[in-house]
Amino acid sequence: MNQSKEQRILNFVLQNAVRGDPCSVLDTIDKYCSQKEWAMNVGDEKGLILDKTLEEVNPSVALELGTYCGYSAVRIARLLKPGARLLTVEFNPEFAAIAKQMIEFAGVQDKVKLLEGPSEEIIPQLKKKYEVGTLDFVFLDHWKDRYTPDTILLQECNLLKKGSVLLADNIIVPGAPEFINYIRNNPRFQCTNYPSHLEYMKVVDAMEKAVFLG
Ligand SMILES: Oc1cc(-c2ccc(F)cc2)cc2nccnc12
Ligand SMILES: [Mg+2]
Repeated sequence: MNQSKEQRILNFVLQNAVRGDPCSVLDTIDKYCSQKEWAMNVGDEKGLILDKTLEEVNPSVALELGTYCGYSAVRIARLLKPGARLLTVEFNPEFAAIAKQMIEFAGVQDKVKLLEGPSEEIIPQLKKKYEVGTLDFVFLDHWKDRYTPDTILLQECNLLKKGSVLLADNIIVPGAPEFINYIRNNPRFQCTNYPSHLEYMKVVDAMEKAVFLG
């Protein structure tokens, strides 16, 4: 049975990156996906916006929606302070299996908890089952039509506190117009747009930061 693209990406990392070195894992994925096969990792350019936002927020508890191969989970985890943790949610079991191996190879598994299943089921479990109080940072990088309902669900579950920061990928491509309309017209969020480019392409994309005002 022939390999998936995601398995090829993982194999390239296992053969070319340095075990336990998150930066080498990120560079190796970026090299493969820019030179051999495009894949929907946040990538190195938008990754810098993610890095800067994380350095501003310095979260104790972070949530990622949309793990994929684990690129942004490694990217986030490498910047977390001691004792801080990332919960990352992936709906697709094949992607989750790849991401688990990627996270372990990078050596950040002690900071990352990978949760397999639909975000709408997992978010309501975060407080009781995963002992989350509130979330300092949320990276939205899953299906664009889930951005708004999941943002509403995070509020309904009292997972956001004054100052919680949401960062959403793909505002332009594939686009999240309904989310932008919701979040920019919501007085409980202070929004900032960060123009960038689609990972590994010259196509324009953007990220949106939304700070919860409480
Ligand atoms: O960063 C991304 C890019 C794309 C994507 C796919 C196909 C294209 F042609 C262009 C862009 C899809 C994504 N889905 C979920 C999370 N992130 C995504
Ligand atoms: Mg994305």
